[in-house]
Amino acid sequence: MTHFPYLNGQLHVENVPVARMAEEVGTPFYCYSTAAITDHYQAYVSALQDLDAKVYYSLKANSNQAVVATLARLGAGGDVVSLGEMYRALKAGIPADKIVFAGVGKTRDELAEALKAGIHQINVESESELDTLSEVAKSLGKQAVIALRINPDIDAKTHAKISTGKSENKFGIDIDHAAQIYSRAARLPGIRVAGISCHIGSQLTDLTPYRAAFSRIAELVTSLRRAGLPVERVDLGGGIGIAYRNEQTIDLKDYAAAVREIIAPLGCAIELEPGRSIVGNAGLLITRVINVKSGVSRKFVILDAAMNDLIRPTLYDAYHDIIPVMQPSNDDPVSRVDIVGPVCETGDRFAEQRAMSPLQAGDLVAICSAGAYGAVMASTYNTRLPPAEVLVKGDAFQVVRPRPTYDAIIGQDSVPSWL
Ligand SMILES: Cc1ncc(COP(=O)(O)O)c(C=O)c1O
Ligand SMILES: N[C@@H](CCCC[NH3+])C(=O)O
Repeated sequence: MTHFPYLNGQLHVENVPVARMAEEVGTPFYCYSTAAITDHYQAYVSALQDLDAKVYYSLKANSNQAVVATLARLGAGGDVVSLGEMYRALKAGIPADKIVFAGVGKTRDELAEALKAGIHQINVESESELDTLSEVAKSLGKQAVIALRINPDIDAKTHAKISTGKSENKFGIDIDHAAQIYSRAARLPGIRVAGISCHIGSQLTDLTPYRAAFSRIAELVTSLRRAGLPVERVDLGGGIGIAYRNEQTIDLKDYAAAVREIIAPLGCAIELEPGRSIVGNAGLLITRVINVKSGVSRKFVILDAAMNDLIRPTLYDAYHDIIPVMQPSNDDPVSRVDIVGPVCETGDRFAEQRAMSPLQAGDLVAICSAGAYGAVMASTYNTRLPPAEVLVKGDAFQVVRPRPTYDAIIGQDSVPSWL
């Protein structure tokens, strides 16, 4: 938490007191540290320095323009999963030749726009998508540079909802059919098959599944080359997990060592698509206690943030640390409380029976590790306003996405004249 210190008894983001931002911005809001984003990105760059490896930041984790621009300025490429994300990447300053487009269901329009923009690579996930892309490319007089995304049938040992590399998952091409489809791709008009891509899941905390996937990729590349097919690139996806509660996760140095041992000898250009490990622990969700309610069997701390702001606890039973903005003292009593939001669902709960120092209405708390898959998954459920987003750099902070007004949200609806 070096970028989120308690100074003079108050939580800060870099040098800015959280309470000051809360006064100016109102709650709830996400707050990101530029220094943390930079450190996490540079950790990749330095761990992989000796390898010909390029980082394509996965925008799905956090696609706020200020966050993407921070990474663009550091030289990162972008991994996008939709046309919307491609526009975001381009607008934030990531050039087209540093954009990779992955995703299991790209439309013809999306493929066409990606080709017109001249992006670095399209990761193709099925034989039928390959045929569509070939047609679209031919009709535009373009050549699509692709990597074939393979599904290595490996259990990433992560939450089932974010595991992507087992044969029963919708992603990628079965590794057993990959050679045949790769060879077909090499003969298709409008297609230049440049390599293989693979992403086995998100929030991986154990290196073993990566090592297994890397070995399968290496075997495939070797057999493709034996068949006379060139393979220039290998995209290893993202997925490295972060510590949400001091748990052991993958050390980048160990990850890099596995890449060095298993992938580097292939002599391919290496591509990575990290998301969470760059922004996850660079962001907090700041929220205020609305009320503390004592039930018969439980005490509930009701926040002004809810599942519509941060859905991870509801969707994946995910753990997020929750800390008070005013530093508690060591002799404060600790009691177990449920920390919940105001939405009309029992699942709208950030923590169950969590040991906390005393909280009362008006207190500010920070939900930690909220920089990835937080704001991007927010909704207006219960006609709640999505949270604002703030970026901090040193002493400076700025709202980088304001909280919309109710009129802006309700005004998107219309009542038909024939009603
Ligand atoms: C194809 C692809 N690449 C990269 C990522 C980024 O993953 P993470 O945020 O776990 O690093 C994802 C999401 O899991 C993905 O689906
Ligand atoms: N939304 C998920 C991660 C999804 C990864 C998408 N490829 C999470 O919060 O953990």
